[in-house]
Amino acid sequence: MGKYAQIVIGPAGCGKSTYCNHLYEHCQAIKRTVHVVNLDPAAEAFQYPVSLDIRDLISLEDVMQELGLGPNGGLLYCMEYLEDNLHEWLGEELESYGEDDYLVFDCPGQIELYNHLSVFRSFVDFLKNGGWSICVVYCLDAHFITDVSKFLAGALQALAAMVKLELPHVNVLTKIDLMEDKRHLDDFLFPDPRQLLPQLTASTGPRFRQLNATMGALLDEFSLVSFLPLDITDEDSITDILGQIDMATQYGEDAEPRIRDEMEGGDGDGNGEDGGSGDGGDDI
Ligand SMILES: Nc1nc2c(ncn2[C@@H]2O[C@H](COP(=O)(O)OP(=O)(O)OP(=O)(O)O)[C@@H](O)[C@H]2O)c(=O)[nH]1
Ligand SMILES: [Mg+2]
Repeated sequence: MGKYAQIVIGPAGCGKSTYCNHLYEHCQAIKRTVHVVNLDPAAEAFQYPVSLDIRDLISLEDVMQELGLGPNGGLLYCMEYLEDNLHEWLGEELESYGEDDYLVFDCPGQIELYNHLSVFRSFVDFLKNGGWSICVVYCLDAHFITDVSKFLAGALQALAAMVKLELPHVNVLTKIDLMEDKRHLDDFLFPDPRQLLPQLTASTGPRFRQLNATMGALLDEFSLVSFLPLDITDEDSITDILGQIDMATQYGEDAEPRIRDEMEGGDGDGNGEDGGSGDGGDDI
């Protein structure tokens, strides 16, 4: 069927690991196998079983101790170390995953990793070259929509990651269960900058009117930034998010022909190693 991966990114504390755990539990409930990979060298506790862990390559604690770096410098060092070891370490680890495997990468929260540095671009290029179909899941905390200027900053960060990584992209607004007033939620899920701009100018003052209008036009022009809500108390919300991601990665698109092929006397062992060249189209 193919190799699929989600890369879960977003600002610190926005709920990336919680999303990964919620997705893992949802997939268990619907009997779909996913493996969650920890790519955060600073992570300490996990709610999900960790299938592969960057801390087996390098840990933030060791880097801080041995190189005398602070937490941010240490994290950047770890991620650049990962970039240097993509083939040797990650490539080797990924050899145990193959056709039909689905990986979810739980990433660190420093947004400069996605927007300024080359490590994530190298990482996604490495996966793409290895035949993985990838979707970026950009998480933003619902707290960002309490203030239009904060929201615009968050949306621009999401846009920057979209432009930098050039991958199918799903933006998720997390922690919806914590929102007391959801009346204006739709304004932010499908943001119309023309509607949000007057509120923005009211909060920043007239001096910034032109800047606000230009940023709004930028979002409008790309018309790519919309969000799916994640309410961890409502199972439908993770179902919808996974459905969108499946569409973005074309997950399972060739499943039906393959099943038909097996029924018509294919190798039928469920692994289909020799049929899995990925350049397919001639399965039936
Ligand atoms: N109620 C609620 N709490 C959440 C949700 N998502 C995250 N949290 C809480 O927010 C805090 C941060 O969540 P994490 O999932 O660790 O966030 P993260 O993005 O992985 O954080 P970093 O990896 O440190 O960048 C934790 O205390 C979570 O329990 C959510 O959807 N609802
Ligand atoms: Mg985390």
